Amino acid sequence: METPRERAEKLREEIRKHDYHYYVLDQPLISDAEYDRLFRELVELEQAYPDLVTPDSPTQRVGGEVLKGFTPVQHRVPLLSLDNAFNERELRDFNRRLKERLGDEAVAYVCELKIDGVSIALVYQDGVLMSGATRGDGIVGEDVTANIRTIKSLPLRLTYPLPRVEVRGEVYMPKEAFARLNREREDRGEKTFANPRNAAAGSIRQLDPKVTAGRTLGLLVYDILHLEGKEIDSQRETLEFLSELGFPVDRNFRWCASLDEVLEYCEEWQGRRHELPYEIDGVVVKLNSLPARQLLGATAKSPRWAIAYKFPAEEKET
Ligand SMILES: NC(=O)c1cnc(N)c2cc(Br)sc12
Repeated sequence: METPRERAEKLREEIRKHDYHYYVLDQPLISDAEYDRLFRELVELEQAYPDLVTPDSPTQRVGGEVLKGFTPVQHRVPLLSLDNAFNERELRDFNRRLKERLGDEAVAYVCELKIDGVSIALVYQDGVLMSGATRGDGIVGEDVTANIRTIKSLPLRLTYPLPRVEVRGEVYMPKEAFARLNREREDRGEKTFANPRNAAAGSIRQLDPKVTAGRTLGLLVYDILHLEGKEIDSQRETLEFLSELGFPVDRNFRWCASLDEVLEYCEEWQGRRHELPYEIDGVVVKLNSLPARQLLGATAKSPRWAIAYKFPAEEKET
């Protein structure tokens, strides 16, 4: 016979698995009714035995109190921004500069969609979420942990208890949720958001986590800022590992053997951006090899081993 603690742990594991399948893979394994029954059983068990509650329990996503302000957080690793390229010539210049510095070392890239959202840095200790902070000025951001916990695709516990890992991702508002939110605000005579990025920024900078919980936000993780307990050599490996850890990762990335393949990817997704449920404003082109990145380093503002190709602004529907 299971003890209440064993039952609670089993329910948490089960609910965590279903959250991953529903919110990250978009492939639910059970009906909403069956999920609600599991969730309700855990809530009732934790109410009956309050000392069973753990911070990573799925019942603990929406905090209680309303904050008075946001605590500043100093990032261990500065969150750099990216230089921009607006056309093929600027991408070719980037490629040439990089090859000149790396000599004849083979240069492969990984291209990833540039999500039009809000950058976030997440810290996990022994596999459990410790904090989430906005980019701020790149050195100091704002602690928005209580708000990002409400994002259902954000894991509160990773699949392995890594001693410490810090990752970077983008919080975004899906296009449909953005349109719905603005319709609701218009109906209430409230100011509407200009674009999904502003709506996402406004939603994670709420002082009341219940308001954030009421907004539909997504998360896509794309970089490891700090890692203990595992060696990784490339961006492709980074993205696969992030996915194994339970993070939502944009599967549209592509390893490119040459700049020509990078240009093909940029052209393809400039034409396909409307197919996506979230807004993108370009492509991030990254040197795949992590050791080679070390050789290149970064300027005060941005890495020498990556560049953002920005799509031309779309004509606004009149
Ligand atoms: N995949 C990526 O690296 C990525 C995606 N979306 C973004 N808005 C950004 C911003 C930086 Br800086 S990197 C990056």
